[in-house]
Amino acid sequence: MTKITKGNVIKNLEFDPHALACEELRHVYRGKSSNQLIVLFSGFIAAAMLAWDIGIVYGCAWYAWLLVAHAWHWWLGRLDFVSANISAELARINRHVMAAAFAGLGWGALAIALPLLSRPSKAAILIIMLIGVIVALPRLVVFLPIFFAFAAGVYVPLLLATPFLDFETLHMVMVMLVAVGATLWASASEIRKILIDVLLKQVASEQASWEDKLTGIGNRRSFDTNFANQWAQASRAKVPLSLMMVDVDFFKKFNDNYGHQAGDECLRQVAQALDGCARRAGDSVTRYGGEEFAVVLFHTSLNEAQNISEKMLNAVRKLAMPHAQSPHEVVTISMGIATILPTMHDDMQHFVEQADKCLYRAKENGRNRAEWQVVANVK
Ligand SMILES: Nc1nc2c(ncn2[C@@H]2O[C@H](COP(=O)(O)OP(=O)(O)OP(=O)(O)O)[C@@H](O)[C@H]2O)c(=O)[nH]1
Repeated sequence: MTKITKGNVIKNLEFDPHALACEELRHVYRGKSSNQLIVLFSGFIAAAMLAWDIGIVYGCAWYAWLLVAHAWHWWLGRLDFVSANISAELARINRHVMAAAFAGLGWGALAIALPLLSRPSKAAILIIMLIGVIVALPRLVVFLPIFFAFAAGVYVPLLLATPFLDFETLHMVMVMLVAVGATLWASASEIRKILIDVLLKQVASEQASWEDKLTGIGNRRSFDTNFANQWAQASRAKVPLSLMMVDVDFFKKFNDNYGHQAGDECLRQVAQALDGCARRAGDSVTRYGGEEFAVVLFHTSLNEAQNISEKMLNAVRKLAMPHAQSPHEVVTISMGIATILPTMHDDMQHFVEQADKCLYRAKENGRNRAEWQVVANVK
């Protein structure tokens, strides 16, 4: 049953959000040399203002600090996320957090110089601080400890400097803080969208690997996993398990006569018809291969399985797909049913072979029918 198969897909999904975040970070850090140029250029302007208003030594010292802190920060940013295993690299992450704090402090230190600067320099430096933070936010917000370290580096000196600022500068700082807040909000929601997008893509590709593309029901991989699970559960609960092997009759002739496209459409319709007859929780209809399907029925006796097989035979006949090369004149199926009260010592493969043998008997006995067998326990 499609529903159950999807349930298994979600259950079997091995998704590691941490690895995903790392992958995102690598993506964000990759090819962002424009950010580095912005920091270099805006840092240079700010250094020139400091040099002009306070002295060349201060300007150069500040610029050197900014460059060293950012170089360290970028270097670690590239190294840390080469491996997706963040938890194994805690020490390196701590270094990265420190580097982010130093890079942030580079900008925050400008706030300490604000009371000593002329009005145009103040305005320019606040704008530059704003640009620096805006450029850094989208990258840093992905990984919160790094973001907080950077933000603390910028804002703690700014807050400490506020008692020494005049009214006009305070206003400018307020405007800058509002702009930074808005940017933070916008970039956080943008990154959330990116993360959700990556997550959905991963879920879709994982699901695709369990689904048969042509018919939309579970594929052979899904059958193998689901059958082993149902077998284990039935043996633990000591309840019967039935397996049906289903094959479309004279399908080669159908293909030859009506073409491969019509053959595909026929398989789709048969799959949906079978799926519609096995809707109990624990039922699963999968494509076993080619024009063969497998139906696993949990906690289902032979009697119940026979009833379901009758419904399936009818449902496929009712599709009324013309088949000129069949004695039944429409597309029909043959079914082999095996039922067992399984134990963990039984041979699952032997059980599948018994269902297959029943299917061949159904073919030999005229097709468009089901044959069955209760399988004794085989150690
Ligand atoms: N259109 C289509 N044909 C497929 C697909 N998978 C397998 N087939 C065809 O299914 C046919 C199976 O033929 P056979 O195994 O000889 O069985 P049959 O003709 O159904 O004969 P019986 O089983 O004895 O009734 C082959 O011609 C395959 O090419 C598919 O995905 N699409």
